[in-house]
Amino acid sequence: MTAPTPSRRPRTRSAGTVLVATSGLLLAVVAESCSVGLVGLSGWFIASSAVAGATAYSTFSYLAPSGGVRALALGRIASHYAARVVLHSAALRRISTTRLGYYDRAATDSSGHWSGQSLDRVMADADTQGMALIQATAPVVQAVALAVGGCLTVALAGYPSTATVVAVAAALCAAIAISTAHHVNDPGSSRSALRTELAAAVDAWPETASLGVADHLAQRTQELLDAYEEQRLRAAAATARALGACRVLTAMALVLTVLLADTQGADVTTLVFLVLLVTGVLANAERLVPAVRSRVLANGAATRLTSAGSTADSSGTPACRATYDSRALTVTGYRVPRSSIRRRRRIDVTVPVGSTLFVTGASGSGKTTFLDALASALRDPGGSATWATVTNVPADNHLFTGSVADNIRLADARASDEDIEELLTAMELDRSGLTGNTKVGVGGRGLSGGEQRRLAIARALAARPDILLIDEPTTGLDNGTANRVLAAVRRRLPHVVLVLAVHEVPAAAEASGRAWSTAGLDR
Ligand SMILES: Nc1ncnc2c1ncn2[C@@H]1O[C@H](COP(=O)(O)OP(=O)(O)OP(=O)(O)O)[C@@H](O)[C@H]1O
Repeated sequence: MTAPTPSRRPRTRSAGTVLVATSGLLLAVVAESCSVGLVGLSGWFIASSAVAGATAYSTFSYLAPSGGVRALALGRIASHYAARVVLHSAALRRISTTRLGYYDRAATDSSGHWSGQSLDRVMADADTQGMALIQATAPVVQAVALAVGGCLTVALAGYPSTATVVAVAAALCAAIAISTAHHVNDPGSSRSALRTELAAAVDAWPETASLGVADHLAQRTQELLDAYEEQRLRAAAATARALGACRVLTAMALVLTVLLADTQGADVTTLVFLVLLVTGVLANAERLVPAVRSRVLANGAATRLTSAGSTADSSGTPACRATYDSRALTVTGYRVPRSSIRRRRRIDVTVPVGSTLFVTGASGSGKTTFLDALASALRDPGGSATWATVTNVPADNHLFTGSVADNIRLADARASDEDIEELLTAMELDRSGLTGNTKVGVGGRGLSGGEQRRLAIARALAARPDILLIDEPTTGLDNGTANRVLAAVRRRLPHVVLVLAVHEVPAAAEASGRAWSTAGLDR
């Protein structure tokens, strides 16, 4: 086995996605420009109409401005709708490309760095990163385009000092928004940490109650909830403060706009136009506050995505070389460092097909680590065992909600009801009344420890592997049942290479007459 190398981050952008995203952003700018233009022009139009109506002989033509208002209104609706469709399509394309890239990577990664939890996290991060186009990039592009466009319009209309006021106010809004970045905390990760703590507290309840520390645990859980709530409120208060400051700036900019325009002798219709235009431009600048939050969250998600499944997540499984042909499994160069309970040694062992290797040793001697290293080496895409089916049954029983049959069919989707009954009989689960229809709760709840263990082994048998590794196969079983279960495994898979991590070789193995060997990890 070679040490796992960090695989490249899957491609998340293609030329097509970038093109769609850019068109969406352009449409968003057009939509927002139409909105602000509509507000400004219709304000000016209404004011002009009012002034014209109050004048006895007016030459004011309603045609051009009313046409302009209608054109802007229609343009706003159309570009708004188109921007939504195109931006969502670009975001979804990006999310699905990222998700599929990581699914592919997890499916082909033999390093064992992926778990259901890490995949969940990657999927949520892909969503956060993809939606940043709509929640972070679009508001920033709109705010900048509107600030530039608005200031130019005001300056060209003959009010350069008002344009300067708007530019300064927009820049200050941006600075306020950026200053909130350090208050942003990732609600996803703190929520999931809290959820894990709560689930652990619920699971540990009977034990803590019997220890008499249930009140203490309840208090600790309440403190965690309070801290989470406080953190959430602090972030919400920072956002509210920033928005409040932006609104104060907008109000001040409007007052200055009126004063400056008045000093330059602007008539009432121009004043209305300027005020509404400035309001529209600065309302867009305010949207930078939530946009900065989304950007910070997206950056955090992108950083996590970069290291997802790489050696940074590595459990540091030591390396070995494993080869397998139709005659034997050979393990070479597995090194075990010295510790108080084991001596320093190197494992080189050959296990013929149909034979069993017992990896023995006291708790902490390194049995699980050896099985993980072996499974990883066997699955190494560059190795010689890629054609073989390798099943590793860890000591934790990873059972899923549903029925006993559902769990077995994960290994063999075509297993018939009869096949399932046979497996249950071989594992002596029928004796405890289990059938294919027996319900299995979350993580195997509803079944005893020994039943869970045997169901996990039954599922491994259903996969009909060439090499079967089982960590602590007999946990939770009495000696008689343990011996019969191990004998049944061998009967059902006579040619499998079995590697079993156990504290001691079971007496029945010696009496079985079958070929077996040991790799002892004790001192
Ligand atoms: N080859 C190795 N190189 C470095 N560290 C190792 C190696 N083998 C085991 N260890 C370390 O020794 C410790 C115990 O290992 P492991 O969990 O594999 O023991 P175990 O025999 O399966 O224990 P238990 O029976 O209690 O489950 C772990 O911290 C592991 O990282």
